[in-house]
Amino acid sequence: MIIRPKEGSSTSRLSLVEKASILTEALPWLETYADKTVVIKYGGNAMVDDQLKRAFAQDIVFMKRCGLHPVVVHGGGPQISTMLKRLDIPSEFRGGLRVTTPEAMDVVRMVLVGQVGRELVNLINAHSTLAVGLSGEDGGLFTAERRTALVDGEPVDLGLVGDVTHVRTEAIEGLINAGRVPVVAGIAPDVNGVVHNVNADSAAAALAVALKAERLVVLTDVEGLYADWPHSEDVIKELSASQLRELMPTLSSGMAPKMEACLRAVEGGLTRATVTDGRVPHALLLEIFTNAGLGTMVTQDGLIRLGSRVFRADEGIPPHEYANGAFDLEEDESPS
Ligand SMILES: Nc1ncnc2c1ncn2[C@@H]1O[C@H](COP(=O)(O)OP(=O)(O)O)[C@@H](O)[C@H]1O
Ligand SMILES: CC(=O)N[C@@H](CCC(=O)OP(=O)(O)O)C(=O)O
Repeated sequence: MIIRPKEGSSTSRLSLVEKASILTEALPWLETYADKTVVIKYGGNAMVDDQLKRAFAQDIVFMKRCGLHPVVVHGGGPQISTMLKRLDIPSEFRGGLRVTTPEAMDVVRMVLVGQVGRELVNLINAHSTLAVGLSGEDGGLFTAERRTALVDGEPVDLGLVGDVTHVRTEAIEGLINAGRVPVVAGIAPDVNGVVHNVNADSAAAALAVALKAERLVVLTDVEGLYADWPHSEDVIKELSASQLRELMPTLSSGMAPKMEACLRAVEGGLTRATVTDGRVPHALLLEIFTNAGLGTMVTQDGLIRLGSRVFRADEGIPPHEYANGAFDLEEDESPS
């Protein structure tokens, strides 16, 4: 029996050579990321479409089956806002962070752990039983400290909003070693056990640093960091840590915690962190396994970037990297 793709399906439109070249393009990345941990922040705004969510789950399973260790940290801001509205509980954001009363905190925990996290775990497990959901409360994963937001240069109290100050990686490492995909909700107790609402970007960065992850990829509902938002949609393709540090005070709303998280990740030892468009189907696979990158990449200071690869400026580029065909020095390849 011969099984062929249906006429008009996306795979049937590609020639055999194109299909093969897509697979071979992934080869250097498979080698680069073998046995490496990649932390993926999946934003609530990128979760609005069921088909996209299923594609995301597929990408996670694909990564796992390719020998990477994906760790998902999910948001759920819009889902929390919907539930707060339904329950008639007022809520506002200051400096990109939700002012969280004890009453709102109960809802944040219920929605992130009981709703958004469950849905992602089920979507991933529809492919194979791999995902396990947990929050910063499980296995002592996160310890938080209350934080403020800077609004017009002034610190503003946000109630039960925290920042992760300590990560116990054992629970996550145990799951990775057991072949599982941890799906983490960013809520965390302080040293007295009082649960705090932690922005998911910032939780993802803290976890990526503690796990010494290879990459942090933040999936959201815009193409990346726009240079002159909201007046234009010109994406900043690449920023060094010091360039981003300068830009930070000018950033507003949702992008402020996202870029703060990228900065924290690269200052904490990751070579790069990327904010990319979760509305593009399979954005994660494109980001990890192809040379064509989307979004905004933040790199550590002192790195050279070629195509999707980064090298320490003081060490130079290893000669075999020219030979493996992953990039061409003559061409200005778009960053990933
Ligand atoms: N400079 C900027 N570039 C792109 N988006 C920006 C910028 N400044 C603010 N934003 C806003 O940030 C939003 C993304 O943050 P957020 O809504 O918290 O997403 P998520 O749920 O993915 O965490 C965008 O939809 C956009 O409205
Ligand atoms: C303190 C704070 O703002 N917490 C966020 C937590 C969820 C989150 O970060 O969700 P997204 O990634 O979808 O924005 C909130 O309450 O909305």
